[in-house]
Amino acid sequence: MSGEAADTGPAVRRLTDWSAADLRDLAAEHGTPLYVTDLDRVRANAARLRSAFPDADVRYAVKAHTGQAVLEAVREAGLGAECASAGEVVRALDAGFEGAQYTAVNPPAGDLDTVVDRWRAGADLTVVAGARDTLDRLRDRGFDGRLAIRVDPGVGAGHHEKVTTGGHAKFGVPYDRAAEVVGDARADFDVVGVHAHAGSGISGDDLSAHRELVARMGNLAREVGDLEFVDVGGGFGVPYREDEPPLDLPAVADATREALGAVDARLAVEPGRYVVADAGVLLTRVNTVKPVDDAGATGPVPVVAGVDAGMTTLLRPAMYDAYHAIRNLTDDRSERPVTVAGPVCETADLFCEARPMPSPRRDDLLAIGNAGAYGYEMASTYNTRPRPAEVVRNGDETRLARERETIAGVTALEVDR
Ligand SMILES: Cc1ncc(COP(=O)(O)O)c(C=O)c1O
Ligand SMILES: N[C@@H](CCCC[NH3+])C(=O)O
Repeated sequence: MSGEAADTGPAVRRLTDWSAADLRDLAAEHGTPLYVTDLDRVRANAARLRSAFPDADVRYAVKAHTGQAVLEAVREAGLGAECASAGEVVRALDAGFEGAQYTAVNPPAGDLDTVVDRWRAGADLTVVAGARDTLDRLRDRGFDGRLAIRVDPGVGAGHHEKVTTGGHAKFGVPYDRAAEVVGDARADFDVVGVHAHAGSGISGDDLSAHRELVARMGNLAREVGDLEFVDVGGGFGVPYREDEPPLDLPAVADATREALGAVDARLAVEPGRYVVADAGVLLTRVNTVKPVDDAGATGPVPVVAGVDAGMTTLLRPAMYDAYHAIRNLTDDRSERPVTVAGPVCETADLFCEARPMPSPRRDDLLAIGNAGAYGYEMASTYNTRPRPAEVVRNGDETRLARERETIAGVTALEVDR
């Protein structure tokens, strides 16, 4: 990181802050659906985290957006890398991180093999294990390096039950047994930390679960002693609704430090969404407009606007009923209730239902906000629908970062063809 004070930018970037003319140009040049990622905003978000947590290790949760340009920007901004798979570890090392944290959840054998190989080759890797079983498998591979124990803190949080991890037996060793597991692991590994994660999308309105988790981890760290770090996870939320206030990050940081108490170890946090969510938009074009048969309606007739992006492009609305702001970039027209629907043959393939917005017409361009986190990453090829392209903006420059997938690309792995 450079010695100059980094630009931390405003606490929130709304969909209306993006230039409609720029986005229209990008869609005309690259087609739709198209992800647009702004590296300046990634840097500003990273800088805001650094300034709120000046004494902590801030490790970017790579899963939120794994693009090489994003990883390089995050590294240059002074954040570390937290990885959920061997593939993410490889991406992080390729992007120039000297080391990374691998948070192993029921790790497939191939993941452990790759991570241990990279460690043997000199990468500065820390493995976070959430089961005694994982420790056995690491021993079998001759790993005796840096290790942290993931703990189920017994409290969870998040924007949806499907992203609440704390309190779920899938993740970590039970809190009551954590000290014993740390003690046993010390015989064979360099135990450097303890780790817990409550869930994703923690709101500033209720930090009680976050505080409770941090307090428990502080107690654990004091009990086991001799640690380098106490990692209290990520999960910092961003405002998805237009009128939702941004998270008061300094207040979250204060609450975190206060709940942790005095520990002889560094605090670590691992945010993903906060770094990239509002740095990305998804552009999609309207291809079909049809009225909803609503004979009883007194106001403007609601319509369905069919678009070329779908749940295969941005899964969050279908999977979590997640709200994303949507803006018609083409024109100002009077409003009516609009259901924005994708091309996939699933009823869940909707971006919103009966939301008031300017009356759409065929070929209108829509922008979907906060698409930078868990957007491209969760895209699929269901319905043999190729994944979208992505461009990144860096200052005034824009370049293609991910090519649009083709049908031939989707079928290429099929051996019978
Ligand atoms: C272990 C772990 N760390 C960090 C994160 C990042 O979460 P978020 O993107 O909400 O900050 C996740 C995802 O929920 C996670 O599972
Ligand atoms: N994919 C989730 C968050 C990450 C969960 C990972 N533990 C979302 O889009 O909200």
